[in-house]
Amino acid sequence: MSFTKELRRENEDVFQAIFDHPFVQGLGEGELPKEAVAHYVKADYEYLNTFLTLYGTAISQSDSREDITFFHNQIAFVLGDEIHPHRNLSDYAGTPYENLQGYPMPPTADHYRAHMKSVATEGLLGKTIAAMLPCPWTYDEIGKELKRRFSPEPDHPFYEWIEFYADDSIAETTGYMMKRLDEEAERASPEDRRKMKEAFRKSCQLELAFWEMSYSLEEWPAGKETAR
Ligand SMILES: Cc1ncc(CN)c(N)n1
Repeated sequence: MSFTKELRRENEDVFQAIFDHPFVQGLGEGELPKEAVAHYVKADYEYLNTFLTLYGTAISQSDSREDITFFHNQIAFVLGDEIHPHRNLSDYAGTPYENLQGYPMPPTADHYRAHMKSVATEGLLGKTIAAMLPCPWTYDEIGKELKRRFSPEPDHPFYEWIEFYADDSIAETTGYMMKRLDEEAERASPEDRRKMKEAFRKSCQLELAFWEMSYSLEEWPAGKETAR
C-alpha cells in the first residue's frame, strides 16, 4: 500500500468528522449563520496568506524544475482563483470581501499556521508536503462529497464554493502532492516517515478544528490578539 493510501486509511476518522461537521453540512444544505461564514473568511484569508509562503518554502526545498513549476503555479492559483470561493461566502455573509481581510487569526487558525511553519522549517520537502497536503485533500473530498450528496443547482447559495472545490483542478493538485509525498516517503528514514505521518494527522485535525473555530466564532479569550 502506498504511503498516502496508508495516511488516508489512518485518518478516516478525521475525514468523516469533517464531512459530518455542522459547518460543512450547512454548506451542503445552503444554510449557515452569516457571522460564522464571515468568521471563516476572515481566518481563511490569513490562512491562505500563510499557505502562499509555505509554497515559497517548498520551492526553496525543491531540486527539480517540475516541483518548482508546480509550487509556483499553486501560488498563482491561490492568488488568482481561490478568491472566488471567498467571494461566494462574502456575498452570502452580506459583507464586501475586502472588509473581511486583515484580521488576527483566532487561536485554532494561528495554531494551524504555527504547526505548518514549524514542520516546514525542519527543511525536508517530504515533511513540508505532509503538513500542507490535508489542505487540498480534505477540500477536494468535501467538494465532491457535497456535490454527490446535495446535487446543488446554480441558485444554491454555495454553488460556486462547492463547484470550485469539486473541480478536477483541486484533485490534480492533491494528486501531484500525493505522488511527491509517496516518492519522498519511500526514501525517507523510518523516523522521518513517522514525523510525516504525525505532521499529516495534526493538519487533518486542525482542518476539522478550523471548521469548529468558524462555527463557534472562536476568539482569543481576552479579546483581539493585538490592535491593528
Ligand atoms: C483551512 C483551509 N484548508 C484548506 C483550504 C483549501 N485550500 C482552505 N481554503 N482553508
